Amino acid sequence: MEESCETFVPYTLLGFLIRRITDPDPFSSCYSGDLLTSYFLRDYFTRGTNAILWILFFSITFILLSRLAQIVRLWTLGGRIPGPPVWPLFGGCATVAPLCGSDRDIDLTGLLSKLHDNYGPLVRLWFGPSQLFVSVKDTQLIKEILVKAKDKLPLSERAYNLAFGALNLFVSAFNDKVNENRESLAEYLNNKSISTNVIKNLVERTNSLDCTTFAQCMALKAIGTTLFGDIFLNWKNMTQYEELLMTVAKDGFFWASYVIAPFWRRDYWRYRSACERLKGLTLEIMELSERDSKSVLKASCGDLLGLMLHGCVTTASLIANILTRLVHYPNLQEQIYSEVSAIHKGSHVVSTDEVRKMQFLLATVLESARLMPAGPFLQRCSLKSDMRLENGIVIPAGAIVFVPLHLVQMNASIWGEDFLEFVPSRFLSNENDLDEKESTATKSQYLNESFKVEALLSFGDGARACVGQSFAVLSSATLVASIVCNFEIKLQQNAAKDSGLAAHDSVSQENQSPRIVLSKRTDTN
Ligand code: HEM
Repeated sequence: MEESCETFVPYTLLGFLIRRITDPDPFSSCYSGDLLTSYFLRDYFTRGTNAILWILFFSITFILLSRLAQIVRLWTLGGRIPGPPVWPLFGGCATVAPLCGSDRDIDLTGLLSKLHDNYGPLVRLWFGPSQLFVSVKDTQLIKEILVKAKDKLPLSERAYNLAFGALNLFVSAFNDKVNENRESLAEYLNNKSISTNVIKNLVERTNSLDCTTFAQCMALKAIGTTLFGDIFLNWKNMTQYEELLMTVAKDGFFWASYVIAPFWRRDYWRYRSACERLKGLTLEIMELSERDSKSVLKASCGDLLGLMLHGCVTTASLIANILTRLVHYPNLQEQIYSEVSAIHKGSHVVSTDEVRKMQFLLATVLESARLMPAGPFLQRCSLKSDMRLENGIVIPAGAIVFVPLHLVQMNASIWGEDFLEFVPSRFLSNENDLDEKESTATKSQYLNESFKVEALLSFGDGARACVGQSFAVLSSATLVASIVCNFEIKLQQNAAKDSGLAAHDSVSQENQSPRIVLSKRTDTN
C-alpha cells in the first residue's frame, strides 16, 4: 500500500532534524527539500500554536472557575451576614439608601447608621459582585474582629508603594516581619519624648496664624526631630519637604486607585516627580542625621517617609482640633492653664514628665481624638482565611471590615446623652465615686501609659493598632501645654465677624480652621 506523503512529515522538531541528518531526501517523490521544510514549519507552527492555545484555554478556565468559586463562596457566606436584601451585582450606597428610607445622596456614615438601626451591630453591604463590606458597631465585636483580622486594605499599601517604593510598615498582609518592625518602632518611640528645641522654637512665635498651618508645622517638627534628630529643625529644605509631603498626602490614594498607572496624564507625572523629590530629600536628611546623631531610627527611606506622612497628617489634625477648641472655649483654655501652672514651675518649656501628671490636659487630648478622629473609618480584612466570630457569624476571606468611628465614638449608649459635647472630664468620670486610693487607681486605668480606653478607637486596636499612640498623645499634650503656659490663644479680631458664625454654633466653628493670635502671657514666670 502506498504511504501518503503527509505521513512523511515528521511530527516534532527533533524528528525533523533526525530525519534530515539520517536521510537528507527520503520523500523526494512527494516534496523537494525546501518545500518539505516549509511544509514542516507550517505544520509545526500550527501544532505549536494549538498546543499553546489549549494550555491558555485550560489555565484561563481554571483561573475563572476558581475566581467564580471564590465569588460564589463570598456570596454564600456574605449572604448569611445580616444586611439589606440586595443582590451583590446591584450593590452600592445608591441602591441600598432608598431601602433604608434615605435619599440616594446620603454619605456612607449616615447610611451605615441607618443600616445598623435596621439590621443590628454587624451589617453587610455589597459594593460589587466581589466587594463585600462588613460594618461593625458593637465594641465587643469590634475588639474581637480587630484582634482576628490582621490584614489591611491593599489600596493603602498600593498608595504607600506608589509614592515611596517597598515598605516594611503599613503593608497589607500581616506577617512576622511586620510584627518585628512594629515592635522595634514601638520600642524606639516609647523611649522618645518631644525635643525641647521644638518647644523653644514654638514659644518664639507671636504672630497671627492659620490654625491648620500652624498645627501642621508643629507636627512636622515634632515627628521630624523624633525620627531624624534635632538637625531637622535647622535643615534648609524643611519647608520644601513639608510642601511635598502634603502634596503626596493629598493625592496619594487617588493615583493609587488606578489599576493601570495613568501614564498618559501629565498631573500623574507631576505627582511622581514630587514623590521622587521627596525621596531625594529624605535620603539627604537621613545622611545628615546619621552624621549628627547616633540615636536615630534605623529604618529604610520608604518606612521613614511612611511614618512622616502618617504621623504628620494625623498629629497635625489632632493638634489643630485641640487649638480650635481652646480658641472657641476660653474657659477650657483657662482650666488647662490652671492645671499647667499648678504642675509646671520655672522655664517656658514644659516637660513630658510634667505632662504625664496633667490628667485634665491628657483627657482633653483624648476627647478631641474622640470627637474628631483623623479618619472616618478603621479598615481591616483577613486576606487568606475566613474569620469565625464567637457569635457564630463567619466573615469570609477578602471581605473588608469597616469600623465607622463616628458611630462608635458618638454613641449615646456608650458615652452618655452628652456624647456630642466636648467634655474631657468623661475620661476621669469615676473619680468622684471612689475614695482617694481607688480614685488614683481608676485614673491610672483610664489614662494609663498607653491611653487605652475601651470605646476610643481613634488609634485603632488589636494587631495593627497605631504604634505611635502614646507618643502622639504625649507630644500633642506637651505642645499644647507649652503654648498655653506661654500664650493666650485668641481668635484673630476680624476672623469671627468674617466667618459670620454665631458664638453658639459649635459644630460649624469646630469644622473651620480659625486664624489665631498667640498673645504672650504677662503672668508667666
Ligand atoms: C494623632 C496622631 C495619630 C493618630 C490619630 C493615628 C491613628 C492611627 C490609626 C487609626 C492606625 C490604624 C490602626 C488600626 O487599623 O487598628 C494607625 C496605624 C499606625 N500608626 Fe498611627 N496615628 C497617629 C500618630 C502616629 C505616629 C506619630 C506614629 C509614628 C511616628 C504612628 C505610627 C503608626 C504605624 C506604624 C501604624 C501602622 C501599623 C500597621 O500597619 O501595622 N502613628 N495610626
